[in-house]
Amino acid sequence: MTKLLSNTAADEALTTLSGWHRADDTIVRTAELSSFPAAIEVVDRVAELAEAAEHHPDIDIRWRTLTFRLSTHSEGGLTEKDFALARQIDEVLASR
Ligand SMILES: C[C@H](O)[C@H](O)[C@H]1CNC2=NC(N)=NC(=O)C2=N1
Repeated sequence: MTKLLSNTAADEALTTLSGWHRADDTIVRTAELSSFPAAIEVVDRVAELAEAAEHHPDIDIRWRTLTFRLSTHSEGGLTEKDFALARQIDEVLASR
């Protein structure tokens, strides 16, 4: 079981990520890719990572701009699982 992070712990964890901000009980990152196919490749890679982690982001696709939103639905807020997947999403985006 993954426990909810305190406000302070979530703020600290956020400093280890690139380009994420907190919005309500979620963390959000937007990224613009070079093209629509490039954005879909990122979504495909993130889908693999999400399946492996059994933890799934909400993903908004608008042409070549992606918005990822993470929270742990079962806990009703942010847990280490969200930050672990956010770190992996950062790695995928940094490799482009
Ligand atoms: C059984 C399975 O692990 C759960 O339903 C997972 C699936 N993916 C999930 N993803 C997210 N973001 N939050 C969850 O609570 C969640 N629960």
